Amino acid sequence: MKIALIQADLTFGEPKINKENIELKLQSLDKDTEIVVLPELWTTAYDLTRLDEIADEHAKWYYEVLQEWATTYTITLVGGSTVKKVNDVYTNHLAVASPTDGIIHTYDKAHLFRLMDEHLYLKDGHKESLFTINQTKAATLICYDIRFPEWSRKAVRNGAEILFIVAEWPLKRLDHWRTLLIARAIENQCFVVACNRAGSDPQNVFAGHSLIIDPWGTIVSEGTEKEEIIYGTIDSKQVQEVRSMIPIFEDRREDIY
Ligand SMILES: O=C(O)CCC(=O)C(=O)O
Repeated sequence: MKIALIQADLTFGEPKINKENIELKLQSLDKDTEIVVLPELWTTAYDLTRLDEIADEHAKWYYEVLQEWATTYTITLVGGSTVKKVNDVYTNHLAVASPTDGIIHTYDKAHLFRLMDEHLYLKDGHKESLFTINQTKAATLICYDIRFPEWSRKAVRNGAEILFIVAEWPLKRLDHWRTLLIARAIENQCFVVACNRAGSDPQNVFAGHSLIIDPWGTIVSEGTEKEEIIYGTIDSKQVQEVRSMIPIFEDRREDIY
């Protein structure tokens, strides 16, 4: 599976400008790209104080844009996230669009990040996030979710072999970002495919450094801090190879945890 991570710089509170920017990147994709991942809140960025004006009613616009892109560019799109509004309740909402089957998966961020005030504006999600992509089981996580190893372990115990992560992770904690992602790959013996944003907003400079990591914990591809597209190719057979080399799922001690 050839994957592209669109590590976009985002314009604060401007969904239409962000759409145009991402569209330009999609037009320049390598033609054999199968899966594309976008950053967290690529629509509005972290402009949470203006949600009554800029949030997306039932995520209607976001779904339309993702479906149009998935069909036009013949890609499965792990569509970053947007703020979805339903009856004055807002969620950090992710969707995956397929080139043939429309929206095939949705997920609401489970762990809201209080350092960026998410808990004041958004409602947390409760549902697990499993779906199937190119015959492989996968799960989606949003940014702060990666600090909770129980959450990714649960998805992996339920079959996920790829963890897709979308993020707006600040530069000042870049070392946490890299270490946590590599740890999630090693401890779960799964692929980690993580797309962060580049650039800055009024509060933060963001880290970029989007990553594709294999089930051994080896980095397949890594971005710089700048806006760019990062490519990597993965083969889900590697999950079973690593799991047979070190059988941690056989050696777990459910009886003492
Ligand atoms: O956990 C962190 O350090 C960053 C999390 C974050 O930026 C987010 O969840 O949006």
